[in-house]
Amino acid sequence: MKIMEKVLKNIEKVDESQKAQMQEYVDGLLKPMGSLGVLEGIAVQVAGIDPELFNKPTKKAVLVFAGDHGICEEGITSAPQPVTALMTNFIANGKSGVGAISRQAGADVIVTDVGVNATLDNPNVRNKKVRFGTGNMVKETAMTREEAVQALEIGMETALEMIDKGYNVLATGEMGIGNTTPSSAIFSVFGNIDPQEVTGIGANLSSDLLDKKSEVIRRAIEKHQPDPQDPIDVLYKVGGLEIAAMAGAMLAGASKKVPVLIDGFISSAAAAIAVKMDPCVNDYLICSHASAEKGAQKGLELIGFKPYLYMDMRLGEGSGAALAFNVVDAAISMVNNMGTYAEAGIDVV
Ligand SMILES: Cc1cc2ncn([C@H]3O[C@H](COP(=O)(O)O)[C@@H](O)[C@H]3O)c2cc1C
Ligand SMILES: O=C(O)c1cccnc1
Repeated sequence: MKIMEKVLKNIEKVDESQKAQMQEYVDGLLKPMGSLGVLEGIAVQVAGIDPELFNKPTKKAVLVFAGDHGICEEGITSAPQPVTALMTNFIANGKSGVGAISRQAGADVIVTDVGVNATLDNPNVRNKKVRFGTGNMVKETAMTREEAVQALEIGMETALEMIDKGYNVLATGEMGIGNTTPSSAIFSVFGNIDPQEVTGIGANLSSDLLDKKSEVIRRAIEKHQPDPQDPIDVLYKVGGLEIAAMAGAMLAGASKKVPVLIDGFISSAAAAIAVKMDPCVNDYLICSHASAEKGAQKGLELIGFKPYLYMDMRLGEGSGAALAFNVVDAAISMVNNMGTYAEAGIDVV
């Protein structure tokens, strides 16, 4: 609990005066005002987070958290549960989607087991297992409140350690067969909307099982009555261990004034938890892409985000966030490498 208290205490609002200064500078760059669109907005956001980011190279990492889900026994996934362990090893060994995209973006991938239902004997996987998978949320809470706090703190510790090591732009990613189900549950609770509105096929669930998937979520919510005013209540009753850890990493990033890129649907559910725990976190999060998962757009709207990249991606793992590292680097390069109207001796167009 100590880490969480400290992290929450250190989260401050971003610096609006730095943002205003950067907006003015960007408007004076040699281009029609506003013509670099979203890049300009990202530069302004980054300036509000930490203007120092323009003065040194970015050091980027995707923090991938892995965990299993008891809800899989209801038959609402296409892949069997052991794929979590298998894929966690593949991600840690650099052989996954997020690995390929991170390599291109010059980012490292740090893999942490917070709840895989197997013992992973892999030196590339950090072992921080809270328990061997969550409970089946239609029968019991996914975890205890204490376990949710523990997983949140593991995410915080991981992010803090990486920031200490010099990483200054982070992203969250995950691996956990079944984790689109708790993600939909989280959005359904926060949005007070029927699960069906935010439930999709995940990793290619056959569409004739979609109704079953939303029904399972409906039953879990009815049974546990998560309190939307208490994000940890939502997290422990219908969430996931890797979702908790990602939320923790986002909170810790904000506490250290480090931007954190949100990936797809599952990362967004973690962002919802983080933002509900402290709304100031919102300004430290950069929403990377619009996942093709049903409910992704709606989920982001619920927490006030608009995605930048439309790539029809729906892999998770942190893959979309890794791709968006390039966008953040481009925004910084725009500020550092473009000439200005003042230099050219002409008026702003
Ligand atoms: C081979 C494979 C690799 C993956 N990498 C990410 N996911 C993605 O799919 C899972 C969520 O979908 P659902 O809730 O339908 O199980 C998560 O592990 C997510 O990261 C994968 C899924 C599979 C099958
Ligand atoms: O958007 C995602 O992160 C996603 C969507 C479906 C399955 N796995 C991940």
